[in-house]
Amino acid sequence: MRLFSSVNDVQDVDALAKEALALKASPFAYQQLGKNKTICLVFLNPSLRTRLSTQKAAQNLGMNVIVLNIDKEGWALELQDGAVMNGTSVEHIKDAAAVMGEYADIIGLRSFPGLKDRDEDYSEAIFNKFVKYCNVPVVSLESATRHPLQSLADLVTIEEFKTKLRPKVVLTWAPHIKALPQAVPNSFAEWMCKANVDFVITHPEGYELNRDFTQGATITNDQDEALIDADFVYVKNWSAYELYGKVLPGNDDWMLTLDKLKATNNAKVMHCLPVRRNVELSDEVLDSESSVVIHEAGNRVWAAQAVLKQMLESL
Ligand SMILES: NCCC[C@H](NC(=O)CCC(=O)O)C(=O)O
Ligand SMILES: NC(=O)OP(=O)(O)O
Repeated sequence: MRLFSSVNDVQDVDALAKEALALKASPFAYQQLGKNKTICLVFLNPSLRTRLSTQKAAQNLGMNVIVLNIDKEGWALELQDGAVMNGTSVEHIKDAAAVMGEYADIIGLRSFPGLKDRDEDYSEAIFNKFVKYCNVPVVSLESATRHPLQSLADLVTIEEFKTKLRPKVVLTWAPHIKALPQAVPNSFAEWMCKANVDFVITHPEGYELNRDFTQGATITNDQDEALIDADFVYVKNWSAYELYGKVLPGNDDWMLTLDKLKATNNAKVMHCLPVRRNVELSDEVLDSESSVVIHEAGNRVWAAQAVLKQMLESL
């Protein structure tokens, strides 16, 4: 694998999830594979889980790891081709990416959307420029429109907790105080549409996701109905796609509570984290037996390790 930016870069999704679980059982089985290889993790935005789990995954495979918070510690990047750089930007992304490729065998990149210009965000301009110029395999650490390492960890978590061959998985919108990207729900939807699950998305009117990511999902504005007999409830806020990047008024009653969970089939509750407690999800749910969010975050290591292993094997 030379690129991991979406589910479409994966040949066999089930096999990759199984690989992650095998690595969870034997974390150090491939310590020689990454020996003398370097991964450079480049962040344009904050991170806790992605940074630490990918670093740990790489170290489990014997790799050296360099982390660069380029937004804070690098030169101000110019993103426009042909720019006359007589303003505040100091280094063009094409030069920065090419140089980092000289130091790394694999690069990981986090680049959030601006949430101002939909076409620009959905063209993945920053991520794709990086891929084009760095000349080494690239793994997405969450781009403008997708978060595939998160989605793989989510799939692995569902595999571990499911009690039937084809569980019902519900993605529910949750309230938030600010505009968040669609990357996590887009990506989760795209992966679930390829998995052996009964997949339902529920959100208030106006929060429809880009249809490219939701082919095959059942979509409803009725949260109560969606939750009936759910085996997994995946909670996430996102800003509007149509009225791009907007937070629409109302909908505070979409926060998941223990009372709403009563309609489910004793569902496990998932969230990618970080979570705004008592805004997106109540304390009573997060601190209950139903919540698997910490276990899910733990699985980020095995998801990253499975992807890095396949990348190392293709070097
Ligand atoms: N990487 C996991 C999620 C990252 C991001 N959340 C955030 O930016 C939360 C910010 C806040 O709560 O202020 C998102 O939803 O895409
Ligand atoms: N879930 C997730 O990606 O967390 P971080 O943003 O902390 O990496």
